[in-house]
Amino acid sequence: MAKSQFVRNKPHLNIGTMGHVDHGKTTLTAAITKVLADRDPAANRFVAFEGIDKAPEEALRGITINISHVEYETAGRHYAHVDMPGHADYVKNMITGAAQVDGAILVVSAQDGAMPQTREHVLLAQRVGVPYLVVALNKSDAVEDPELLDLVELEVRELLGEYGFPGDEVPVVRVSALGALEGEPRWTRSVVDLLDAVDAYVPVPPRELGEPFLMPIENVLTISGRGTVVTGKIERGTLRVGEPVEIVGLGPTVATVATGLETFGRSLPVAEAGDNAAVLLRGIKRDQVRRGQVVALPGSVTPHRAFRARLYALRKEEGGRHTPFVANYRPQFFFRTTDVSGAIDLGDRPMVMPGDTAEVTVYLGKEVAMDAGLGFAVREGGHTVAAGTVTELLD
Ligand SMILES: Nc1nc2c(ncn2[C@@H]2O[C@H](COP(=O)(O)OP(=O)(O)OP(=O)(O)O)[C@@H](O)[C@H]2O)c(=O)[nH]1
Ligand SMILES: [Mg+2]
Repeated sequence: MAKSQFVRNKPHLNIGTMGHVDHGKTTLTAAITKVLADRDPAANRFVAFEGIDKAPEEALRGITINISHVEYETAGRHYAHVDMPGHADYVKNMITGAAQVDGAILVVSAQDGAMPQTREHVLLAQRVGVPYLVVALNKSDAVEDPELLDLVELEVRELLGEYGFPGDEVPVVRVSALGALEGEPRWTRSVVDLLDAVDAYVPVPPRELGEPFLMPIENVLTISGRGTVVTGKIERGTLRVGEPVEIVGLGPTVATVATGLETFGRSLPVAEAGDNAAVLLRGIKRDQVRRGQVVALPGSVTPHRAFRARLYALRKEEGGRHTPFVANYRPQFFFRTTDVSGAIDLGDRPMVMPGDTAEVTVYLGKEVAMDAGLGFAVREGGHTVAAGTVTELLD
């Protein structure tokens, strides 16, 4: 069956919804697709609430991307949108920068105001470097008193300011996702206003198109009759159908050729940095590739086990450790879409205190594709305790 081709006629951005449980992230995601599909059915498809949070097996339509994404287009842009905090993998990817969004919609229920997870997500957004937030003050239909809405808005702006976002400047739009989903004109307009705010406030980020191609693998799928497909977000460079690639990390490097490219179930002649892509690999068996490896231009990146790094140990208030770590500390290291265990050699230093920056040597249990400059997170018992940057490759 011939696939339709993806038409790249607008800039592509990656965004998502974040916020406290039950504040309406999924309902808003569905409402956005509905409002846009009603306005421009040629470019948009309504994705109902039930269609957003499905298990991968249920949602695969040919070779397509990670199911937690929906896509839509405004007049000037194409968006991939992910309903974020529900997906543990996604949060991990965010921590290591692999799934970096260009902006996020912070959903806050006007009924409840900012709640603990609202704060947690603003902190996470700040820590992983989400550059722009737009606030959807949701469930505005359920609040009669406009002064109450003003109060919640003020509270959210203050919270944003506490975590280094420009609280006075961030657009806060009063919406009702449920009202828009039910087609009430007033609330349909509110969602249009929200999208206008995202279009205007979140700039198109610069993409590293001139760099050698690299895509961290998020998922591996088998498409019967076609072969093995890997999916992920392209970190840098471009890839054309027919070009050679290497699969690097977690084992011996494997050479192959990209024989097919897709985004959102449509074929792509050339995929580029920022795209969510699916790459069909020639002659590769499913067990030869896995999440955590990267697909890259041959020779452009190599796997390493030992490296020098600059580490920042998070303070207790930032969610880090309460106590220093000492020689032979063995946490988990998160790179792009993978995590591996390893040991930190402190050299002459007796310890690293929370809040300290230290130059250390790291020995990983497995080889990971890396270059100097790559960022990583250090985690222990489900908490991020340090953020690091590779400064020198040692083997
Ligand atoms: N009155 C009103 N209710 C809403 C609105 N948006 C969502 N809800 C209701 O709030 C509840 C939670 O909505 P969800 O969209 O599932 O919230 P969520 O943030 O995705 O929740 P989690 O994924 O569990 O964190 C549902 O019962 C929705 O119908 C709204 O604009 N107005
Ligand atoms: Mg949800």
